[in-house]
Amino acid sequence: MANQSSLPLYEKVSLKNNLKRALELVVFLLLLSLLFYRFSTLNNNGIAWSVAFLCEIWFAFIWTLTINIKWNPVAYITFPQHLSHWYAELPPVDMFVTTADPVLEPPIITMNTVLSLLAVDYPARKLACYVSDDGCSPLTFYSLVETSKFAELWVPFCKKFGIQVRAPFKYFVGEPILSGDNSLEFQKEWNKMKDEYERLCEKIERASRNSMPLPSDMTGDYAVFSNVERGNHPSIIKIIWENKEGLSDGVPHIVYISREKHPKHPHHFKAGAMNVLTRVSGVMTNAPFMLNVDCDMFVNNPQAVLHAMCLLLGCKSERDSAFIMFPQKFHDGLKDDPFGNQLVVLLEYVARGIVGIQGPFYGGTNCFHRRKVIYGLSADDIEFEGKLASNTEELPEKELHKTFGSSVEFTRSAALILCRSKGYYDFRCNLSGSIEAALRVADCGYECNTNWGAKVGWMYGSATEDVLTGLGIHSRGLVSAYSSPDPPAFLGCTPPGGPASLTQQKRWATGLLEILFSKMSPVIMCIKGKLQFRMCLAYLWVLLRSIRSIPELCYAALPAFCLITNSNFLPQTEDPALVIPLSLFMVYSLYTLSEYIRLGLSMRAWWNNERMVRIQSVTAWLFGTLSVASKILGLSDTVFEITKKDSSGESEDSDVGKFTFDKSPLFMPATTIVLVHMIALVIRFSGLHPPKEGLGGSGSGEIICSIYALLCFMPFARGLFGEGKYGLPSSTIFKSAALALFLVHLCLWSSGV
Ligand SMILES: O=c1ccn([C@@H]2O[C@H](COP(=O)(O)OP(=O)(O)O[C@H]3O[C@H](CO)[C@@H](O)[C@H](O)[C@H]3O)[C@@H](O)[C@H]2O)c(=O)[nH]1
Ligand SMILES: [Mn+2]
Repeated sequence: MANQSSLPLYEKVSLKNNLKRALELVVFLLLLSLLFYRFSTLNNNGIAWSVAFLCEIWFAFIWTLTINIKWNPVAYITFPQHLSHWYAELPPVDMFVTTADPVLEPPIITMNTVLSLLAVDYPARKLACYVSDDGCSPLTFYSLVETSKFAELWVPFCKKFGIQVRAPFKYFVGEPILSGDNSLEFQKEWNKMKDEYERLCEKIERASRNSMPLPSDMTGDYAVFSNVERGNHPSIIKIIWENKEGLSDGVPHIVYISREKHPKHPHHFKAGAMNVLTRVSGVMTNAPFMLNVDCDMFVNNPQAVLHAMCLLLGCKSERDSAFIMFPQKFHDGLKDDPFGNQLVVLLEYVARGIVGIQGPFYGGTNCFHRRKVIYGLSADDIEFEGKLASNTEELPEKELHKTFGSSVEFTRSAALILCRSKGYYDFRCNLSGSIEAALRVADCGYECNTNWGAKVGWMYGSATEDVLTGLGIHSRGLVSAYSSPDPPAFLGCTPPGGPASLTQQKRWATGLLEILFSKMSPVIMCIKGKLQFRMCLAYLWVLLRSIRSIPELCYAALPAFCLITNSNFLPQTEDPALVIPLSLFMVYSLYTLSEYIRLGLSMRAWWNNERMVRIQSVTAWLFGTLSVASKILGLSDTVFEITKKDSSGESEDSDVGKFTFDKSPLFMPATTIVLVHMIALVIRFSGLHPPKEGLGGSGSGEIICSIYALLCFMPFARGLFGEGKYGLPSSTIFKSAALALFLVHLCLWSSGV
């Protein structure tokens, strides 16, 4: 026993790789030489040369930030098997699921997430599951009620047979596998469970088809849902299941929450929902740790909570594990990542690099938070914790109300969290006593004149509330930790390709840029707050991602401009300096390709991702930049558009992976680029371009770059000729063509033809 407790719960290992670092430096040196060369020849060259110079300054700056991020990647290895000694003292965890729309987020997906949470390997009496429904949908409520009944069978089944995947939809895709001697009994129960699960699916499906779930007269528990409008209704909180006896192997508490909404009150999208979850759980169970997942992120590794505990309990100081992030991985990714949305390489090299600085960013889901950190605790407070704890009951009440709002029950619960250090825990088997208090803290007016959204809880003011909230925590001098066990702890749906994926990217672009211009900008936080300098650079790398769309767009247009005006932005073929951009391109491509190969990914996946970065830049990220600009000018406000989740499972469609389009203006810039390049190549090869004057004319370098650009934007070139949703709408084509002709004309005019 004594030995047991001395076994480490985790280990932090460096993943640095010298070859990789060397390549990064080579790219950097090549960029510098290119800049130097451009600068020294600026006077002998035309406008294209200067534009290229400006863009390359930006790229070199971003590359410096990239090197900073990737310099010392780190992994945390966790040992849940060493926790057995702690078993009796494991702290409680409140688990949150957010859903917002029963159509875009089919309830069966959310219910699978809930089931996977209820069945984790952790004492059930220490867990409570809260589902926030921003759609205020009786269908979601109904689904949750039915799910809780199924959970009574599912949870014991999973625990008894040590089932690996505890989201039934995923589990029942496979055949029953069990090693052991009770296989006959297992087979029987497996069949029964499968039938029960199918029945649950049927019920939910039937209810969603009827649009009005049972009971049809909306009485009883459903009465509160009659005549509710999604954006205008009082709070609804229902205790769906209570673990009354406090059983360790039973089903944890389940609570349904639909916070009050009023058209006059801003509801702050997901951040607002998270704050209500925090308060409601605060008055109900008040666990010191909170796990939050998006509705489509199921627990894929039943030991997920234990892995998190290794870091939360194992770190010497609470300061070093303010929150624990698990990576966002996906279960339904297409082969070779045609839409570049699986983020595998990003997670492996960029995320792990950031882990080595001040800990991972908060990614909005798959994260365990320390409740006291969410309540605004800083690194200093933790150092002084001893002092704080000694005068537990003496936190000034007035101060508490100003910070946390006027609920006595809530401020009391918050004081407990802020003052008690490790080991505090109080199991509540009866939640109904706290319903009144819970309803109050879910009111939309509750946060008026408090610190919620500004200093406490999830931060308001960005469509990527996650990054902003994490930034706030890092700015208080705290460090976060990362766990990436095998099998992955959580899995979710990848966004579908085409329009939906761009909408999501646009939201991210918008949200991230909003942070850059907010009061919490990392630059300010680095100077005034406790954000580490290298962490500030890491945040800048992400937050500047949207602005990069502008140099990207210019760079993509340059070869076409040069072909049309017969000028050059690359050194001439006979100029030895051509070797600089050439080797830069080669080394950079080899470097990025090697990242894919090392992870066992294909060359195709590499190409798809490289191409998608170009496409996303001039579509989603460009529009994100524009929408922030218009917000700053006061023309519009930004919103959180929910991503559609697909419940159909792996699609058999042979066209998956093919681009789809709609009438969205998002598709215009890329279509225009394709058209401009096509026209430019025609002009060049038919000799319609102006004769070259004094300065060098366009050469094979520009031609190759133009063809390369067309290859990157090939999905759009195909879209010009595609049918139905696989084709660009004719209105988009017309508008883009008009714009392209105008631009070509402008180029010719500028060169005096
Ligand atoms: O008003 C809202 C809007 C959204 N959500 C929930 O927020 C989650 C994320 O929404 P989704 O449409 O899936 O967005 P994604 O782009 O997939 O989410 C990523 O990016 C978000 C920030 O932009 C983070 O909050 C997420 O955790 C992260 O997974 C879902 O559970 C929604 O139900 C709400 O609860 N209320
Ligand atoms: Mn999502």
